[in-house]
Amino acid sequence: MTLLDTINSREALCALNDAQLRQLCDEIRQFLVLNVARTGGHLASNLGVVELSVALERVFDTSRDRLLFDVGHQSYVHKILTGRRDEFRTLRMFGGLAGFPKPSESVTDPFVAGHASSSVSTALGMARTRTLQHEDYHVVALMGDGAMTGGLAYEAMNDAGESSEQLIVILNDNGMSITPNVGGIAQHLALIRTRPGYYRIKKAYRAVTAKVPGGKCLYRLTHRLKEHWKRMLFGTTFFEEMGFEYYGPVDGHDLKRLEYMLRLVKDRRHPVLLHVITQKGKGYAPAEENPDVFHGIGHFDPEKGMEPRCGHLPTFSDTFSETIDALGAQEPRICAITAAMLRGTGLDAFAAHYPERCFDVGIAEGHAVSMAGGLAKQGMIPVVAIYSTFLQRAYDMLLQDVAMLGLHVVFAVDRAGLVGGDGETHHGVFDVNYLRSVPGMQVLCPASQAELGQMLRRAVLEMTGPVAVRYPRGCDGAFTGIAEQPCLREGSDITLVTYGTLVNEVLAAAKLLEARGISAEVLKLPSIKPLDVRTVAASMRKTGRLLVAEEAVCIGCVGKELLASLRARGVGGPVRLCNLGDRFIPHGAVPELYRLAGLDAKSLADAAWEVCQNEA
Ligand SMILES: Cc1ncc(C[n+]2csc(CCOP(=O)(O)OP(=O)(O)O)c2C)c(N)n1
Ligand SMILES: CC(=O)[C@@H](O)[C@H](O)COP(=O)(O)O
Ligand SMILES: [Mg+2]
Repeated sequence: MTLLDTINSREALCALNDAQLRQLCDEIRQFLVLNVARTGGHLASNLGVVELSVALERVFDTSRDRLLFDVGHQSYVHKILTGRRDEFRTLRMFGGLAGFPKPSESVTDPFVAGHASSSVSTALGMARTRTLQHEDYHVVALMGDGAMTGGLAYEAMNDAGESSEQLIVILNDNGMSITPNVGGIAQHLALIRTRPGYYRIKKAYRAVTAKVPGGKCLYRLTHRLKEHWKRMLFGTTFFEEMGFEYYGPVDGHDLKRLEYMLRLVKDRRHPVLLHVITQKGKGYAPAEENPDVFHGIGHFDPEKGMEPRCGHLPTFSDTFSETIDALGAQEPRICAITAAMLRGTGLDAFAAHYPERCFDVGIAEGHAVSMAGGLAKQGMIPVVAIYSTFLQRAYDMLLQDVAMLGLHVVFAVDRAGLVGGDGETHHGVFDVNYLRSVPGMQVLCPASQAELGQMLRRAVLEMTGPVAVRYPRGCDGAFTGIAEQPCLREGSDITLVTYGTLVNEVLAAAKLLEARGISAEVLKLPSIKPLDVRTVAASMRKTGRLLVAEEAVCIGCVGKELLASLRARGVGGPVRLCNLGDRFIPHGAVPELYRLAGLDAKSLADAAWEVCQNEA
């Protein structure tokens, strides 16, 4: 039995002495490594916040106080300490523990999270509610230095700093986003880190005034003067200029000091920012050495600290990486842009070869897209590589700063479709709707990596105006070729229409239908805007029945547009639209989620079979 096994309440955690707390932190680190090695997940960030999370749970009552994790990928220790330790076996699995905060799991998770830079906004909303309702709980936002590169954080701090609300922002500064943090704020933080005298002068002053008779009074009277000296000597931090009281920097692995500081800021009656310095990956050598690799990782060997190499098939992102790298050599006007996802998108190769043409803008998707507009207007060819889910942040910029001028910007929309373990905050299931709603946008949907390479080259070198190429997380399915024509399989009883890698399920469904005596024609659309309605209409005139399968929410889906266009052309007959409906899809392995949504081969075959029971 470990010490960790005995911590079943906040009272038990609060009763531990210093030595026991050190032991507990070691055990939590071992627990994290062993469990994430089995399930995969976000390891390095969690290893970095072990002491910080323990201190937070001791100083605050997270069942009553509101603790908001920014992004939320670093909430594992909080989950372990708030009654969910045993569920880590099921981390990120279908029906299991979520990898991000989830109010439905625990009262100690006050909000969902997954996208960066929103915690201070949410925290301020809660703090204002507390004031309006005359309550007295604490509100704490825990935000990383990477999340601090997102514009939303500044909007919130601008408002919060002036609000005079009691609000605590903890800045967990490890110098890292997924890769090393970028930009002016990263430099500002680095500067503060090298000037710890800033906090020391305050502490020394407090100690001296505490010793003299009437010291408390002296402290209060001379506080302003001291602040003035401090500013003269050390300058001010950005946070103070925004209206926050700044505390720090404090060593985030010194549990005693952390607790002391947390208790100090807990008593403040206005917005405060506590600057905590941590090491990403702390305590596990492979993660300390390669925090970016262990940021989000699949299952790995905890002894060797490596992911199994065998079975690592090339992914769509790998193909994007190779293709854009090769295009960079061919066309000097190509610029690549990432919003803090250099490795995930595969732009690292391009960045290594053409550093002057590759821009990591931080977690700033809106800025990335508007900047691409500027680049395109002045004659460059920007390729903006952003995950589908994060591009949601830049919808207005797509409209105003790219499409309205018809600018040639290529959007490499990675992680389109269901992504698996990250779950509802990360599935790329809205872009079919939002991209197609942008006037002038062309949307290509490769179904294999070979098609991705070909389409990307065409989008960059031959097409004009805004073009999105959307492709999924992971590898090819059975379909690996390049379709010269939309019709992949001829049939006479029903037309099955799809696009992207869902074609693999649809082709398998056609086979199942064949075994049941139904002849299905399979059409794969290379583009979902513009739509090739004529080909679908011709096929449906032949078969008389239609099923459209897509990995997208139902509002704004391709099936609905096809249906309307077919009806307008006078093409009728029984139709079934198979999609994700009007809901959020949970976390789990993609095949399980396909089954949940009725998009696996068997469910599709069943649906098509039902349609075929109707008269054409
Ligand atoms: C809007 C948005 N863009 C991109 C991401 C992908 N992302 C997740 S964590 C992360 C880095 C966050 O860095 P930081 O906040 O410093 O936390 P750390 O991992 O260092 O603990 C990024 C870029 C995201 N979650 N949300
Ligand atoms: C927390 C977060 O938003 C990212 O770390 C994300 O989980 C990365 O996803 P991939 O593993 O698909 O790159
Ligand atoms: Mg960080």
